[in-house]
Amino acid sequence: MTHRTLHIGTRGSPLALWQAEHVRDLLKSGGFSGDIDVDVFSTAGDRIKDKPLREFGGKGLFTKEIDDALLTGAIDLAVHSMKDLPTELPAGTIIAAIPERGDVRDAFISHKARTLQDLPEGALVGTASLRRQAQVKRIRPDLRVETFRGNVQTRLRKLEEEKADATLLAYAGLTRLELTRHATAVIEPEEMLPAVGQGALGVACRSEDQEVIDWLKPLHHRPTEIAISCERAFLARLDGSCRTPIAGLAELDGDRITFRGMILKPDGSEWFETSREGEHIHAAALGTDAAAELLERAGPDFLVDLD
Ligand SMILES: NCc1[nH]cc(CCC(=O)O)c1CC(=O)O
Repeated sequence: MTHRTLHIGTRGSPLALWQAEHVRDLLKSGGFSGDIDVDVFSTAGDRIKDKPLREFGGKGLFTKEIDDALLTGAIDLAVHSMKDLPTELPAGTIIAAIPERGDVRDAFISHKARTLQDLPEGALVGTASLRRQAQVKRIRPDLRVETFRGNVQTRLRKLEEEKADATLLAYAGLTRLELTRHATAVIEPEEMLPAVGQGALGVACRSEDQEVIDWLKPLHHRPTEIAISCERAFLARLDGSCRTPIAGLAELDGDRITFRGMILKPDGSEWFETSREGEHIHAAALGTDAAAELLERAGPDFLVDLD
């Protein structure tokens, strides 16, 4: 029916490529019969290798080049990890599909201990995520944390090279890369709350590209969208920069949604958490309301003081 060739833009990491190819395969099984190309982009975030990314402060450090290509028409679709996506999307683009979410949990990976609790006193945990650093310190204040960057494979290699005693990675990423054998333990959300959007993908396209929007419809998973809308409303209300440890998870059970959200000091010495339960139609309002409560309880300086 269509002879249009679709171009999917993605970053070049093995995980990003897997995700783009996954969306390509979903489009094909959804009935798209034209050609689909996967085009790889290097983003500013990919080029900065030696410094903690938060020093650059910019939201969308991993998405700008791809957003621009989408807007100029060089590509038609962009596949993002939902958790890396800023709450405000570039004008002229929309997330037209959110496929079914994968595992939301973090994995604990270590050659020295079987769980976070089992790590010897003072052990070093390497992770680039402020959220994971803060929660590690919350659970085990004696542990040391250090920034650990690079893609999933790089981090596993750094662990082999004993650059740290343990690391944490999203179980969804390990699953996609067929690396779950490296997971020493899976951490339940009750113990370590995942990042907003963890395990979910967002497929972006131009807002006016109705043809692509229609092709994306079969990929969309409404229950995932509802959970994500709650979590991202929470994030948006907190207006958190990437300097702020924020965690949040919404889960759907029929028409009911339950949400848990948390903000922490980077050193894990202080945190505020709350939960909400309600009808799925109120998903976004529950997230916003939970954030407002945390901001109120934490006080105006809690988030700004983190810089
Ligand atoms: N920030 C990097 C990133 N973005 C998405 C994933 C994995 C997949 C996901 O969490 O959705 C990862 C790697 C990780 O956190 O271990």
